[in-house]
Amino acid sequence: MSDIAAVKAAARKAAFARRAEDHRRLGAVVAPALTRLAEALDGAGGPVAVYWPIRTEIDPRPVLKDLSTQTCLPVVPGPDQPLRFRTWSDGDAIEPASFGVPVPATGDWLRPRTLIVPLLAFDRRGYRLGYGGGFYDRTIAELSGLHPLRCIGFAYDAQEVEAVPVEATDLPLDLIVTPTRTIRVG
Ligand SMILES: Nc1nc2c(c(=O)[nH]1)N(C=O)[C@@H](CNc1ccc(C(=O)N[C@@H](CCC(=O)O)C(=O)O)cc1)CN2
Ligand SMILES: Nc1ncnc2c1ncn2[C@@H]1O[C@H](COP(=O)(O)OP(=O)(O)OP(=O)(O)O)[C@@H](O)[C@H]1O
Repeated sequence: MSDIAAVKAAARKAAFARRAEDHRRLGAVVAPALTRLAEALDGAGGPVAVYWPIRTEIDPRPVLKDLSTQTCLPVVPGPDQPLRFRTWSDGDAIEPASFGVPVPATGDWLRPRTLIVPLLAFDRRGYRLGYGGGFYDRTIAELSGLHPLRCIGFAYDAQEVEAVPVEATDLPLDLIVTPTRTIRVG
């Protein structure tokens, strides 16, 4: 394992534990966080992608009811590939997929202009640490080459770290929303 991979692996382990504490304390659906997320999405370009929370991720799905744009969920097409996105609204059928993440069973494929991004750890520069697939980095690289893209990290406060370990392919988020703060990057 390269040095940076080992540093990221250790940072993931610590971040899992901190995220789990806030998840236990606050639950997955956190009303003040959803209010901030709705504010951050006011006027945002659609389609908007959320995520189906797994493990102890904070739940962004209730924000969709306030949106008038098309909304979608990510699908992993395969290793080392960018994510694809399939239209989804509350109540639409989902099915189990790779990594235990449910995905829409049917629906059009969309190219989102706004991504709500799950994460394990973030820093004030907008860098994030995920589960290590590199899926969001590849997706941000691809979509931002096609049209303007806004990326909003959604997280508990305990997920903030001083500096996320970064490598050349890591791309910063534009905004991070937590239950108590909206952090604008840059
Ligand atoms: N809720 C949610 N949906 C998401 C993501 C996410 O981070 N959160 N993704 C973000 O990319 C994509 C799914 N990618 C994922 C990649 C790895 C693992 C995972 O659990 N990995 C294992 C190691 C698996 C292995 O190597 O066998 C782990 O972390 O223990 C989960 C989701 C798309 N959908
Ligand atoms: N755009 C890219 N092109 C090629 N390789 C990439 C790209 N983005 C990331 N990678 C590679 O993917 C691997 C995992 O990346 P990283 O550790 O940043 O994942 P992550 O952000 O934690 O996971 P995820 O985005 O899936 O939540 C790294 O080895 C990285 O070099």
